[in-house]
Amino acid sequence: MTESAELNGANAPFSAVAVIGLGLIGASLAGALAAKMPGARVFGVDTDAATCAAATDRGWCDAASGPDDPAFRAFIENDCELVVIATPVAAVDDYLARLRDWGYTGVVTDTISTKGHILAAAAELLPAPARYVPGHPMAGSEQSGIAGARADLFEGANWILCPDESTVPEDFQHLHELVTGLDARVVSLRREEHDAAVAVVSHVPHMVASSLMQLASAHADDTGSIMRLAAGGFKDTTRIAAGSPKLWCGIAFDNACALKSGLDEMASILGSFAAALETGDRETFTRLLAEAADARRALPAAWVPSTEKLLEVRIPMVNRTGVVAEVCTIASSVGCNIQSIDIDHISEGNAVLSLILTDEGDIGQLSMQLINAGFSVSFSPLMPKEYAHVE
Ligand SMILES: NC(=O)c1ccc[n+]([C@@H]2O[C@H](COP(=O)([O-])OP(=O)(O)OC[C@H]3O[C@@H](n4cnc5c(N)ncnc54)[C@H](O)[C@@H]3O)[C@@H](O)[C@H]2O)c1
Ligand SMILES: O=C(O)C(=O)C[C@]1(C(=O)O)C=C[C@H](O)C=C1
Repeated sequence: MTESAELNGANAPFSAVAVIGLGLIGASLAGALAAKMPGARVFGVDTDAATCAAATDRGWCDAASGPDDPAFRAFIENDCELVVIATPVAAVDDYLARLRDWGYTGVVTDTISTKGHILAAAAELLPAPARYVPGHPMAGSEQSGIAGARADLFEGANWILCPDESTVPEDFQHLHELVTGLDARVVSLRREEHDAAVAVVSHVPHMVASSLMQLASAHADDTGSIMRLAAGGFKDTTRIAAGSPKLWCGIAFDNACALKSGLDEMASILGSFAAALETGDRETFTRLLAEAADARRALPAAWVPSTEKLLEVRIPMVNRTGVVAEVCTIASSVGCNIQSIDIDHISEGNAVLSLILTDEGDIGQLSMQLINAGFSVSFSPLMPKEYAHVE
């Protein structure tokens, strides 16, 4: 099946999905599932009744209710194959405890921007903690609630998944199919590295955008005339400052340590500009600007799926746990994009992991790192047509 083809009920990776929290991210996910995997039944949960009504009116959820509605419990107990927690971090414990009380042992993932709290809570509360695979779509906006949600929000976005050695390979495979089926790409990351990484590319930038607005506001007179001078540069660098203060306070405090050290580093970088100005050091000043300009120009543009040159990698999984997590994390670290994952169960206790890679990343590094990690690996080119017939 081709990547953009609709996944109907028969071949959607999960046939019944509970999306908890129908705000910007949860409702966008429900909308994307309705559009691209129409056979998957989606039950939405939100504390706001109007939001639940909007989600069903739009056809994004088959049903939606508050958390105490018996229909939610019945869905979890009888039907649900995947729970996605898309609430602010503060609501996590309540839902994990419900899943424990209702004996839910299916797959769980989340969209939460930080992993500090949820990792500990999932390990403590879930009846089947190995089936929790942390997730984080690196897409969003400054808007909040279902009003800002869009069914195409995740197209072309990177979606972090953090498997570990206890992750069931098939669970990861199904989540990978779900994410790629929404036209996003999976980036695997070690869960303990998640919060430090997103502090640098998401949380510090948010605080910098807020600081720029603080600076401009401090210089605005009652008529706000300075704000009328703000052009593209100011608007580009401050868009996210309009995000929900409550949501971002929750994010910041769940990632306080990494955020604090990122802000300290940021202050020191600003200090370098100030020091160079003070001492008349044009050389240093220009070097700082030039390094930043080079890095900005090298930032990857929006990802467009490529199926021109595909490569199959086959890795025997015999007597080894955590293969999927290890292999996918290595692939992500060298920029390789895994288009699809298959697990060939050759005989009992004997399986081969088959990955289809697009033509991105450093295949030489991938090969070397996999071999260094003790895997025996074989690579073979695959024609797109051939792949289109692999189901
Ligand atoms: N905003 C972004 O750009 C972005 C991007 C990626 C991930 N995230 C993460 O995804 C999660 C959701 O963010 P969002 O932007 O959709 O927030 P949001 O404020 O738009 O939506 C949150 C939704 O959760 C509901 N909610 C709050 N408490 C609840 C509870 N106890 N039970 C059920 N529903 C509850 C709210 O009514 C609202 O509809 C957050 O953890 C956030 O960190 C956000
Ligand atoms: O507003 C956007 O464009 C976003 O991508 C939102 C954004 C980000 O800025 O990093 C915000 C929080 C996340 O957890 C992920 C994405």
